[in-house]
Amino acid sequence: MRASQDDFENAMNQVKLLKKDPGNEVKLKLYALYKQATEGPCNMPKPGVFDFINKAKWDAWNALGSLPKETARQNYVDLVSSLSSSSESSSQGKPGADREQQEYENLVVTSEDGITKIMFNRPTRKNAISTQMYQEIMLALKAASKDDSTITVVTGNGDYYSSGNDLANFTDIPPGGVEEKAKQSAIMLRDFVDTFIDFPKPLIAVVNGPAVGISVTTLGLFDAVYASDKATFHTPFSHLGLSPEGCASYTFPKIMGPAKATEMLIFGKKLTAREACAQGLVTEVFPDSTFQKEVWTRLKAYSKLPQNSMRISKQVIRKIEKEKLHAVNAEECSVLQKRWLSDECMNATMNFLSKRSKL
Ligand SMILES: CCCCCCCCCC/C=C/CC(=O)SCCNC(=O)CCNC(=O)[C@H](O)C(C)(C)COP(=O)(O)OP(=O)(O)OC[C@H]1O[C@@H](n2cnc3c(N)ncnc32)[C@H](O)[C@@H]1OP(=O)(O)O
Repeated sequence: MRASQDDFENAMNQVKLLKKDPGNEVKLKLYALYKQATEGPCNMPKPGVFDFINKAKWDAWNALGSLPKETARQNYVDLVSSLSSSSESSSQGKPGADREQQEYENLVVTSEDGITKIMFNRPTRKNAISTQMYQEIMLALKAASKDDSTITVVTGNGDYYSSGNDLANFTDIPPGGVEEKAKQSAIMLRDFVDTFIDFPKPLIAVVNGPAVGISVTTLGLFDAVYASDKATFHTPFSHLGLSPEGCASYTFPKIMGPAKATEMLIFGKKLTAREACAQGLVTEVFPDSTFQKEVWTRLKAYSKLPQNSMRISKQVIRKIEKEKLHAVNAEECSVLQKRWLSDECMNATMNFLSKRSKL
């Protein structure tokens, strides 16, 4: 049976009630089907290459070619119905740790043996951090800060720890325009980094593979960093027309001295795990073949240490720096808000997204 106009309008209302953001790809598909169903084939002029968001929308609509309006309407209704049922089934979680796992689309969070493990889980994108993933990491850290585990571990699924900020975050421009997006992103980034600064328990990074950008800078806010010898540490900010975040403008010179920090943060020098360990950014390096076994054996032993003592010791060690770190974070985000709008940054992002350049 063909979808009626009523079915179509119901589906449009259902989209607004979805519990989970369906992601940019699906949103583009919905947009395209909606336009095709209401206006027919795309007859608008193609937007310019710098107009990322409108170009993506135009591409999606144009790709539907001469699909009949009725079929587009039916496809729209079917797509919304599949999204509604998957969002319902994912909200009917089981109690306890299982439910916690189902709440995240881009993370796997587990709690066992006094350890809460937050694992980045977008291995096909090298664990690049999407806007939704920033929110999920904040939620997972806030939950871990209150749960009964003694230590919290952050790691990556697959061959990468994380390739840093998902460069597609630059394309999801809201109706307020790119300046509004930069403003919102600066607020989000500040909250994100504040969550690490304020984290009350021992926070440990298990760096299973290469780390890029924000996944490296935030390491300066962890209490211990264990790395596989396959890991590398890369902050290519100048290559991307960016500047440091994650408090690295303060923590890196403090950890490794200004000269070595300059090589990383300004010249984008990539460090091996052993080099990062020699500079003090990494606590210890393990051969990749025994990495998981050795690290988890050690972490299980640490997790049995008295919880309050560890928490209080962290507080004593970090207290004197906290105010400074919040001020540094605020300043870095305000500088970045302007950087994101620069030609240098826009060109570098566009080059990556159009597959002309890699790091
Ligand atoms: C208007 C303002 C908006 C601002 C919004 C920002 C908000 C917060 C900002 C916080 C700031 C953070 C700074 C940073 O983190 S800078 C670092 C950014 N990261 C990168 O530049 C890495 C880019 N990726 C690469 O260079 C390479 O992918 C790689 C990591 C070296 C791996 O190369 P390899 O050949 O092994 O693998 P592929 O390239 O084939 O990767 C597989 C697929 O994954 C996609 N991918 C990987 N990393 C990213 C990424 N960071 N962003 C988006 N997509 C990524 C890659 O494109 C492949 O996709 P495909 O299969 O579709 O081709």
